[in-house]
Amino acid sequence: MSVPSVVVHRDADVLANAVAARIITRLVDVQSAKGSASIVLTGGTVGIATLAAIAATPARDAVDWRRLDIWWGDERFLPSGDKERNETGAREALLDHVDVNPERVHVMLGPDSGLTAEESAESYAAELRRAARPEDHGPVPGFDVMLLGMGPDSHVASLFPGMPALYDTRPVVAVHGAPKPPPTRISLTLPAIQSSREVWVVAAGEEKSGAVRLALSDSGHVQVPASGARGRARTLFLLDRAAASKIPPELGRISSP
Ligand SMILES: O=C1O[C@H](COP(=O)(O)O)[C@@H](O)[C@H](O)[C@H]1O
Repeated sequence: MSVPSVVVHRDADVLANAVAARIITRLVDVQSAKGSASIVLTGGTVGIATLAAIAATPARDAVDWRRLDIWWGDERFLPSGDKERNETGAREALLDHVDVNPERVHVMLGPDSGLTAEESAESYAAELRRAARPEDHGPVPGFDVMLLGMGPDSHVASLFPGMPALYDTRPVVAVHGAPKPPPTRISLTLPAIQSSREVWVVAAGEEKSGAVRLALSDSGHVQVPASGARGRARTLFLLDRAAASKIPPELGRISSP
């Protein structure tokens, strides 16, 4: 697993625009090298603001959206179209505005599918398994980039501190009793997150600063789930100044004045 690098931007707005630019560059680079690319989306404030920033820039047209597989790191177990679903946020902010291939948009199913949360998690795991290639050496594709928001409690995806999902070795699990509503969710687990080539944790705001400091330390993954958010080739913590305010100065690289 890779050692995290930290990049600090002036504020949440600059952060969202900078992450948007990074995503476009990464997808264009991967598509020119391999033909198609994959991305894992997140919900949350900076995650959705980043998608809106991609939609707002003409540079988005450099990406071949039809040759992109779109996955989610977690989903709130709510019916399709519910405003609180991460999928709904992503569609409104970006996916409805670009020419994606609907067959390559891999949503986590909600209760309106007739599945239980457990069955939905199993169905997503099966979809991941079908997409994995021999070179991935496991049941999950080596995603080109995984975007993860982080909560003030250091949760990533729907992996909340101390919850059983953090001990699970399956790639996708149902989460019950999440401390942040809604209580029922579907989430990739840490082994699935760690099979990603690149993991980018995005966070803004002073209330995230303690969690950021712990996520960059040797804290245990069960107490601090974000400390397990690491990519195989690269891990980035993309932060605004407020979220970076508690990390040792030598770790932070300011990239916007
Ligand atoms: O509930 C969730 O929260 C996190 C972080 O959200 P934020 O609003 O504090 O940025 C998000 O990453 C996750 O995907 C989502 O389901």
